[in-house]
Amino acid sequence: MARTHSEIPLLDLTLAQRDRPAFLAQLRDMLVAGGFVYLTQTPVPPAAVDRMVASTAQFFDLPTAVKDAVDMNGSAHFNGYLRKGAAENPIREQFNYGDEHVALEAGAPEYHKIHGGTPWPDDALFPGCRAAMAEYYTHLKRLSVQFTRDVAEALGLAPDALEPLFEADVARRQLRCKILRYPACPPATTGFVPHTDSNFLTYLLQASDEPGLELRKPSGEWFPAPPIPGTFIVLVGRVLEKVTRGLLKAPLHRVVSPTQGTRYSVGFFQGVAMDTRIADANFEFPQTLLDIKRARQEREGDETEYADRMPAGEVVLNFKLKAHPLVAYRFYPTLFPNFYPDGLPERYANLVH
Ligand SMILES: O=C(O)CCC(=O)C(=O)O
Ligand SMILES: [Fe+2]
Repeated sequence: MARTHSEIPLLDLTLAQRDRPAFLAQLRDMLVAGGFVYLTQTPVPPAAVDRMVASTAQFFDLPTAVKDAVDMNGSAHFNGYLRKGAAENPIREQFNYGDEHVALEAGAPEYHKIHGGTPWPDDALFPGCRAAMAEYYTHLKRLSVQFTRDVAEALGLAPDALEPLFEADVARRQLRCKILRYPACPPATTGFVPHTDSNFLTYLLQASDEPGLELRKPSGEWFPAPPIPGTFIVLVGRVLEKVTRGLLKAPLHRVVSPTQGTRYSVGFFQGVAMDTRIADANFEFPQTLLDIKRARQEREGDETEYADRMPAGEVVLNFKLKAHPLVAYRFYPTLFPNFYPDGLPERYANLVH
């Protein structure tokens, strides 16, 4: 039986060239309505996606000792592996990676340290996988650059209007890829708690057939966002919500653990430049959009919290230091006491001397 997706906002990216006004109208309506779209027919080659999917599974199939050797708690940049059962990650396993090369300038603020390399397992242990993951990252980076222009136009701005929010040098942008594995669990086990993403836009590839991702409608009802082959789900994050002063809303989402097979997912997180202060960004949206926004705020109340006067990198760092006490202890000793005035939480005590 053919599957139908009548509730799901599917957006064909090839329409962007074929009928730009129709494409922009659809994009605007989908983003305003739910804060997310399923992109189909993207320029990311299906073979590159297939290699990414296969490499994700191969990474998690590596022996535990190999994965633990690239522990995120050994990285100042919050890259590497988080095992299942870690306090930060009770149910799922995770591996974060990003760009390799960006050196820290002398005298840079502490939060610039979030951007940096990734500890990788030896290539020989999962041949070709690191290259496939880097290839995927490059494609997603390109997609994010073009899609940001599309979003700007859909919001009635010039295509390059949002560019000043980002590092001009694409190689220095705040991008991160996160691969995830959720094991089968008893029914109704939470795989990942309800949250909004804190970044600008997230591009999710559901890398297996297992369902589990759910989004919340403005009415409060949860609905499934199933994997649809050949698509990426793009989610509005809190930064974009704040940039649009609440015209777009970051959707709450969660993951219900699979009950049968293993679920894999790959998130590509696009952030703004570390030094950007969102409060300084002022865009002139068309009156039609401002009217939609006013009506929505009367209905749904105010925007999600975001510290818009702080540099975006500092917001990210604070958030990550709260989530990763050991990284805070090891790599951010001057900031550590602000977050942990009583020292490291008990459960980490045996890990440090
Ligand atoms: O597993 C997924 O598909 C989504 C994960 C997620 O929302 C996140 O890590 O922010
Ligand atoms: Fe998320």
